[in-house]
Formats: sequence, structure tokens, C-alpha cells
Amino acid sequence: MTSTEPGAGCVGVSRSYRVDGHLVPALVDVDVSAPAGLITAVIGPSGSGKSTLLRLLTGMDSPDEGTVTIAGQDIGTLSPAGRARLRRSRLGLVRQDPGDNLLAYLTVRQHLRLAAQIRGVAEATGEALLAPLGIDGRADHLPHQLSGGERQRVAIAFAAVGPPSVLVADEPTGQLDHGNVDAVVAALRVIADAGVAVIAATHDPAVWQRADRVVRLQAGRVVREAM
Ligand SMILES: Nc1ncnc2c1ncn2[C@@H]1O[C@H](COP(=O)(O)OP(=O)(O)OP(=O)(O)O)[C@@H](O)[C@H]1O
Repeated sequence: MTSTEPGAGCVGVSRSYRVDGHLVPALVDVDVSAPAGLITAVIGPSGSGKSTLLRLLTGMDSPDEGTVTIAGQDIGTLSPAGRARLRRSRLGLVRQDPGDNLLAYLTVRQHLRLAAQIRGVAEATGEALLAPLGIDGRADHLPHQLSGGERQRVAIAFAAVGPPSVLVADEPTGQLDHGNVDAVVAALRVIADAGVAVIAATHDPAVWQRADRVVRLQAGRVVREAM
């Protein structure tokens, strides 16, 4: 599984929220680039703008100013239907709570078949991710029969079928113990090595210390972007 697709990024992005008639700036003139094949960690204190940035980079929200690109496409130029198509084909999402990522009545194998159908690729494409992510022994298990870390690895596999150009994970280890954190970081590495731009918002040093790039936000601004 290899990809030469460009990743995701934004240039000159600002986003404010209106609260009680006042504008609260969440992001101010932010430039971020998340190249294909690398893990980019987004870090910063609570309220610094991480979730707002992720919502923009997934096309779930639009900036007040600036441009956002996913897989080389300026998503501000797309119709709502075009944006939905791009998100379905080129973007994978992993949420913090393992329970929010999976359907209780589908086995691991059924999740991966469903992901392949959604992406329009051969069913074997999804199943091929089981072994590299260390969940091949769990193919016929339901989510409640898995540990939290195994569920997150299934969620990563589900999001990575295709593969997409970009996989965005919001605090992917936020609810896991230490041993499971290592397995999830290893899974993100497998996906990045396949050519996907992996973007993870995280408070967890075990994640960002093993990322290729770290974007640190503070009060809505990028204060450091380092390899
Ligand atoms: N829907 C909203 N309405 C009003 N203000 C918001 C909204 N969402 C976020 N904010 C404000 O925007 C700023 C950035 O919030 P954001 O959730 O992006 O930060 P964060 O770094 O993800 O925080 P956390 O680590 O606590 O999740 C904060 O001041 C927050 O209060």
C-alpha cells in the first residue's frame, strides 16, 4: 500500500466563534502543513485551538480567512457535494473515545469490509491491514470483546482503508493505558509509512515525542513547528 498523494494543510487560517455578541478568536493566521508519509502532532494547552484546527483540516468547518487543502485540493473551492466526496474518499477520522469509532454489532472483519465498500476498493484491502496492526487474531470479534487499545487499532484500520490521503486522529490515546498507547502509536506509524499524512492532536508525550513533526499551538497561534 503506497501513496504519492499530497497531505493536508492550511495557510493564513483564522477562525473566531461568536459568544454573547463577542468574537472569541480560536485560531489566528495559522499555517500548518502535514506532509504525506509523516506523523504530524498538534499539541498545546487546553483551549489553544487544537480541535478547531482539526475541524478545519477535516473540512467539517470553514475558516473565516485563509485556505485549507486536503489531498492537494483547496476545499474552499468545492461545492458541499464535492467536499463530501473528497472527505469520503481521501480522509479518515479517529475519535478519542474507542466507543465512538465502531459499530457495536459489526465484527472487526465486517468493519473493514464496510470501510472498503465506502471507499470503493476491494474488500481484501481492508483485511490486509489486520496483520500489520496486530489485530489479525481478532478478526471475528465484536467491539465489546476487544480491549480499548485493540478497538482504537481497529478504528485506525477502518479509517485507513483505501488508503486515504489524510488520517486525522483527535486524542487517539486519550483513554488508553500505557501499553495500549505504544500499540496505537505503532499503528499510526504503519499507516504513515504507507504514504498517508497522519495528523494527531494530543496531550500525550508518548505520542508527540514519536511524531515526525510537532505543531505547538498557544492561544490560537502556531508558536513552534518543528521536524
Ligand atoms: N463552539 C464554540 N463556541 C464558542 N467558542 C468555542 C467553540 N469551540 C471552541 N471555542 C473556543 O475556541 C478556543 C479554542 O478551542 P479548542 O476547542 O479548539 O481548543 P483545544 O486546544 O482543542 O482545547 P482542549 O485541549 O481543551 O480540547 C477556546 O477559547 C474555546 O473556548
